[in-house]
Amino acid sequence: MKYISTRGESPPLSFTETLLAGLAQDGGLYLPEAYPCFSQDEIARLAGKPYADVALAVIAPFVAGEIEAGALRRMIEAAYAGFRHPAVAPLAQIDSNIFALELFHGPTLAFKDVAMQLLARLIDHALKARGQRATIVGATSGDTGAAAIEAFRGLDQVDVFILYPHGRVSDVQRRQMTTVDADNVHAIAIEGNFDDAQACIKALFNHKTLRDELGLCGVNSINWARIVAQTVYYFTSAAVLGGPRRPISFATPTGNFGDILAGWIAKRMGLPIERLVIATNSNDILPRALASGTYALGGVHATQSPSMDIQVSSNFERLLFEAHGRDASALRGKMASLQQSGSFAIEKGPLDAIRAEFDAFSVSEAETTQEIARTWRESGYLVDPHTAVGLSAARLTHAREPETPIVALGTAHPAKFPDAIEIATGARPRLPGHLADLFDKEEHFSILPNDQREIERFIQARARRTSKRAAS
Ligand SMILES: Cc1ncc(COP(=O)(O)O)c(C=O)c1O
Ligand SMILES: N[C@@H](CCOP(=O)(O)O)C(=O)O
Repeated sequence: MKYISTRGESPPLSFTETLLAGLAQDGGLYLPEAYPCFSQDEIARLAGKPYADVALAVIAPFVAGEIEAGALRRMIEAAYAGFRHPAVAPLAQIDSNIFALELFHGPTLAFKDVAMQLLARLIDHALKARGQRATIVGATSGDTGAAAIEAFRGLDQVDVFILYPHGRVSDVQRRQMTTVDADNVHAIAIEGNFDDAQACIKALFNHKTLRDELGLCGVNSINWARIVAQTVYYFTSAAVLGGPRRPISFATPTGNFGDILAGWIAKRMGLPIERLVIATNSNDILPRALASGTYALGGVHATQSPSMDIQVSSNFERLLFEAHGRDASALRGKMASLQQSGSFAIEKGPLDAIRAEFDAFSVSEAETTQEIARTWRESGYLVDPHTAVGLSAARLTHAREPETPIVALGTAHPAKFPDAIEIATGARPRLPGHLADLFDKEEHFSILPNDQREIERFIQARARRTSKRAAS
């Protein structure tokens, strides 16, 4: 299995090369040359299996024998052994035919752990096999950074640099990144927003000398392995609800478009999915794009679901590439237009193809608060603001198609955003026991201006220092 870039100007790579590369050298995102496909009987047989078994079945075809089967199984089992729920990603019923998929039972209480716990093991395995070191870089609006730091802290082969927007993540999210005492972890608060941080990471990859010297490896959902690992829970949850014998819809709280893209990949692999519902907060570039056919950047609004305060929705590029029949030159044109003028048009054919599978709703701040309050009042269930955005959108689709079960992805634990929950319900969720001392620990982080050169110099100096220490 080879992986190709959406911009068509980078050579195809193997799974391991794609894993270690993150972003393609031409600035594009990798996708497999073809999608493995499961029959309905194969999908039906996934029902009742442990999460790790389903993960192995779904992920192995993408690895295509590059990692020995026993080693891959052991990494997958180890990745999910530490989750606080035996099902890893259990379903909770919220209303008739409306469910929440709890993806927050990993160490940092957000869905990012599901992929990151495996990604760190895969990267560590690949680096050891090659005798290499890598510099892990990531941009975060709060959750990816915490998950990456937790998954990579203390590993000998890597340094981890995480850029987050200064003052724009919750206190719990920030402390999860800044209180980890490990020499290889570097939390950097930049004076900008998430889109600035993500643009900086992409620019680092375009800096060829730096990329090669430091062995840069990206762990945002630009990394294909993140998407594959996130595909698994669409299968496990559909299987619990009677899929593939009946179609299921999913409502996914969306920012960088990685999680909902994983649902689309599951559908391409044969999982019967009725609707894929893009649920955004007031940062509504995707609902606007689907409604108008123009993808146009606006200003970033700070909301109570800060992890989705994103305008540049990176993985939308992967869907556009598919909707354009894999026409890389069309994609290059659109991305150049986005760079130059902040927008591009989506022609009727691709737009109709996207609309045929996706709905998109923007949920306001008031609606988010109402959803948290309603779910608590009617179901006695606390949801975090991101999950509330998903549930609110799920109710809209459910009203149109009440016969089809709909699953809202529960992307974060309510205790990560206690202020928003308390305002909506009066209840203040407590952190699980393993994080009970989070607010007693000392914080370590650096504040840098939103300046590419300065951030590059900082990363280079720190990475050189630790790799010298590792060599001595
Ligand atoms: C809690 C939470 N929900 C939803 C999202 C949006 O997911 P995606 O960026 O994959 O669209 C994020 C960030 O990515 C998140 O941290
Ligand atoms: N919401 C994310 C933003 C980055 O998303 P990713 O899935 O591309 O890593 C975060 O919390 O950091």
